Amino acid sequence: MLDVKNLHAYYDSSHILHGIDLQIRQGEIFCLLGRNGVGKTTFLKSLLGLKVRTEGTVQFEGREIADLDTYERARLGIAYVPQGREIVPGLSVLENIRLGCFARRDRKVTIPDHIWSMFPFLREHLNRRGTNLSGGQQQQLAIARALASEPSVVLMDEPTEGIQPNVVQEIERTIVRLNREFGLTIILVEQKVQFARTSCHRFAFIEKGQIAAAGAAADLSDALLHRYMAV
Ligand SMILES: Nc1ncnc2c1ncn2[C@@H]1O[C@H](COP(=O)(O)OP(=O)(O)OP(=O)(O)O)[C@@H](O)[C@H]1O
Repeated sequence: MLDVKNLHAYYDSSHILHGIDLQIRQGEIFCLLGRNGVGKTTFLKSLLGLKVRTEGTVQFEGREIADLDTYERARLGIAYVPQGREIVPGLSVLENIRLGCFARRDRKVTIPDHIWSMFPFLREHLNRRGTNLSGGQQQQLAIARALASEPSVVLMDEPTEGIQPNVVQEIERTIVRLNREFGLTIILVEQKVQFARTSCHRFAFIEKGQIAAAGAAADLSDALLHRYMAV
């Protein structure tokens, strides 16, 4: 589905990613792991064409997208749940979800029904300001906004970071459900090792802007975690 070859990424003169090669398969949860500051978010932003200069090739469903604008990539079916959620202040729950609709390929502003069945709480609070929700509810909103574009792949950056422990499992179950029930491909930047182990199909560790190790979920050993995450 996504085929990344020799990807380099830069913020001005800072060279952050150094030749990443990675293939993401349709229908999988692919987990990106690594210590703080190694370039995981930058990798996601490179796939989105967001605020980072890149070299190399990024093919999505057979089409080269590295030169496309972010909105064009969104319309092809790539959605983003950013770190920190980035709920738009001043907009209601409904308006925040509708923002996702603008990235739809068919341009319809209809919110898909499965969003309401996944997130009944949001349906009951459509007119509340998004930023007045709790952290966990905002995370549901950020996921709902991404789903509103009817994407084929969703990039999620530490979706349970900063969320109350009792809500973390609910968000984790939602992510797994989106993949197992709805067949959504998910690229997940994750620091919670246990969730990475139980949810992902394949993984890669990034270290100093390069892929240091990669494999199937069963290969996610304590030795690798110790080496590349110091747990
Ligand atoms: N907008 C920016 N301008 C300049 N440097 C940046 C910018 N964003 C990130 N960086 C730098 O790029 C490097 C990689 O950052 P990135 O956020 O991709 O890492 P990460 O692995 O996602 O870390 P974290 O787990 O802390 O989110 C870091 O050294 C960071 O300071």
